[in-house]
Amino acid sequence: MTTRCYHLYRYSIPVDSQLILRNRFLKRREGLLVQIKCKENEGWGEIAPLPEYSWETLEQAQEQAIQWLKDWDAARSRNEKLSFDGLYPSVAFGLSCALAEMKGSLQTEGNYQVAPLCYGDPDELYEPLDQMQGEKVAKIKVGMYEANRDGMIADMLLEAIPDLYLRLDANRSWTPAKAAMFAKYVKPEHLPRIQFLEEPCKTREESRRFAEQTGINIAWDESVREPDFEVVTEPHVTAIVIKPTLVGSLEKCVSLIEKAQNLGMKAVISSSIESSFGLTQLARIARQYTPDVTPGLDTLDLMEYQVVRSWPGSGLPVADFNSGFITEINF
Ligand SMILES: O=C(O)CCC(=O)c1ccccc1C(=O)O
Ligand SMILES: [Mg+2]
Repeated sequence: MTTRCYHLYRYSIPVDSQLILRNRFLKRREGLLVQIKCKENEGWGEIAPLPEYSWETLEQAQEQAIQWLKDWDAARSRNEKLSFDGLYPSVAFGLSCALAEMKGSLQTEGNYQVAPLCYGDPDELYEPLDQMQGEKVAKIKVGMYEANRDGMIADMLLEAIPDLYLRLDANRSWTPAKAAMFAKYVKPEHLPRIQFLEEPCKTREESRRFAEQTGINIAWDESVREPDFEVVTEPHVTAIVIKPTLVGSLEKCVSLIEKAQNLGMKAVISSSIESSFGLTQLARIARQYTPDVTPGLDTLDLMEYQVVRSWPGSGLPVADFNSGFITEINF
C-alpha cells in the first residue's frame, strides 16, 4: 500500500471586469490547487501562471505539475528527493508550498495587514489607511495617466497624511523626461516618505540615473525576474519586490529575501493576483520571512469569489470544492 497520494484541482473564477493586465482584459482568474499527502500529513499549494506576466500557460503548468508529482512519488519510494530545478516558476512555487505545508515548515499565522493599492483615485485610500494599524503605507500605480498628475497626487497625499509612507509603481513606463516631470511635482520635504518607486524607467540604467538625480528611492520588481539579476547594494535602491508565482520555489524566494536582508534592503512579498488560497499562503510567507515589512497583497478585491481558504476579514463569498468553480483533474 502506498503512503503517498496527490490531487490536482482546477479553479476558474470571475474577476472584476476592469482588470487589465498589460494589454489584455482578464475575465477569469484560473489556476490549479495541488494537494500532497504523505501518511497523515498533507499540504497544499496554488499554481496560477499570470497571463501577460508568466511565460508558461496554465496547460503547460498543469502538464508539468502532473509529471513532477509522478516523478516525486517514484523518487520517494526509492527514498530520494526530487528538486524543483527546471520547473516553471508557478509550478515550482505551488509544489514547494505544498511540501512546506506538509512538512510543517510554513507557519500558520499570516500578515494580513497589506499595503492598500490604488489605481488612480486617491480618495479610495483614505478609508483603508484610516483602518490601518502600525505603519501607514499605501501603494499607487503611476505611469498610466500624465506624469505631472501622478506627482501631484503623491504630493497631495503625503501633505494630507503626515504619517503616510508611499510605494509607487511605474512598471517601467516612463521616459527619463516623464519621470523627471513626476519628481518635479513632489515637494522635496515629502520625498523621504516615498519608500520606493518601482521601476520608473524602461531600463535599469535610466532608473538608476533618475534615482540619483532626484534622490527618490527605487525598487526592482521586473528586474528581479531577469536572468542577469543579482541582489547587490546600489545607491537609492531600497527594496526588491518578490512575486513568488513569477519567481519560483519557496526556497528560491527565501534565498532572495535573505540576500536582500543581509544587504539592508527590504524584500517585499507581493501578489501575482493569486486567489485567496495563494494569497493567504503569501501572507504566511510574508509574516515568517519578512516580519518587518508590509506585504503587497491587496489584490483580493479584484475577484468576485474567494477560493476555499478565506482571507481574514474579507466579505467576498467563498467558492468551495462543490461550488462548480473548482473541478478535480484526473490523471
Ligand atoms: O505589489 C503589490 O502591492 C500588488 C501587486 C502588483 O502591483 C502587481 C500584480 C500583478 C502583476 C504586476 C504587479 C506589479 O507590481 O506591477
Ligand atoms: Mg511592479
